[in-house]
Amino acid sequence: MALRFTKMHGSGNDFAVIDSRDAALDLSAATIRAMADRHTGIGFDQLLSVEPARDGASAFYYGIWNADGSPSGQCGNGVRCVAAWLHRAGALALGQTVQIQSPSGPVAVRVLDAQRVTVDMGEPVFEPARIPFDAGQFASRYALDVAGQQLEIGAVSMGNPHAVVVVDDLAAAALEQLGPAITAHPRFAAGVNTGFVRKLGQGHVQLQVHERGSGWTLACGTGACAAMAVLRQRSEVAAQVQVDLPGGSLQIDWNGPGERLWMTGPAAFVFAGEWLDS
Ligand SMILES: N[C@@H](CCC[C@H](N)C(=O)O)C(=O)O
Repeated sequence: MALRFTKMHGSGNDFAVIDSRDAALDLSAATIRAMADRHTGIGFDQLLSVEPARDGASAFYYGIWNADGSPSGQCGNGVRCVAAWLHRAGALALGQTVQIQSPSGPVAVRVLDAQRVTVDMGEPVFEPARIPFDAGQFASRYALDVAGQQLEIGAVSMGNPHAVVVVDDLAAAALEQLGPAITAHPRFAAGVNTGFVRKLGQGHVQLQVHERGSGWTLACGTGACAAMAVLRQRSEVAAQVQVDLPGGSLQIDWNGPGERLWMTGPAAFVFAGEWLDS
């Protein structure tokens, strides 16, 4: 079987995008892991499919799978790439706002120019049971016992689960271990994407994310949204924040609880190819 794909990235978070507009994509987790391998496969953090919408209201549906073959409900950098891919395919005009459907529900996308996309990511969800996070009721800060120490975290869903930890030093050696330990913490029944955020000012933060199913990434779009949601909910940042990740910067706009959150950032094409399943 030959499967055509387009390699893309958003701030270094990389993807293989598969045109599945004729039928839903159905690949085994083992095949996705083989495709994701950076030595013997295509190499990517996530696989994305572009499929017919399933809700009767959206223009398209996109599927998301991590490098370990596990599915996810949302991917911020991925949705920008899907929108840019649709624009290149002639299915989405510049400046046009279109609703597309993710596994966790619809989002609205607008391609600003050939390389920049803005997305209405919806309202952040803080209710622990909906993250899911074993915490009883909502709090701005939770104590989490991890690797022999007690950490203060924020928790939120952006269609996928996120833990956010405020740190002074993103280069601290301890983060290397803490990332995977929080991601696999038993209080997050479905696992969690873990963001370490350093505040540089009211409108500027630095972020590093250890992703569920893909490990450390150069960027995580929903991670940037989650960092904004947690910090703004605590009134610690302004309504517009620049989030610097190792692979690039994203702009996140959120007025606060009850409002929708917007993410703006790049989407880049790298190459196209065929996966030859042997
Ligand atoms: N890279 C993504 C998030 C991808 C999914 C995540 N690893 C999960 O399992 O929820 C982004 O840009 O948001």
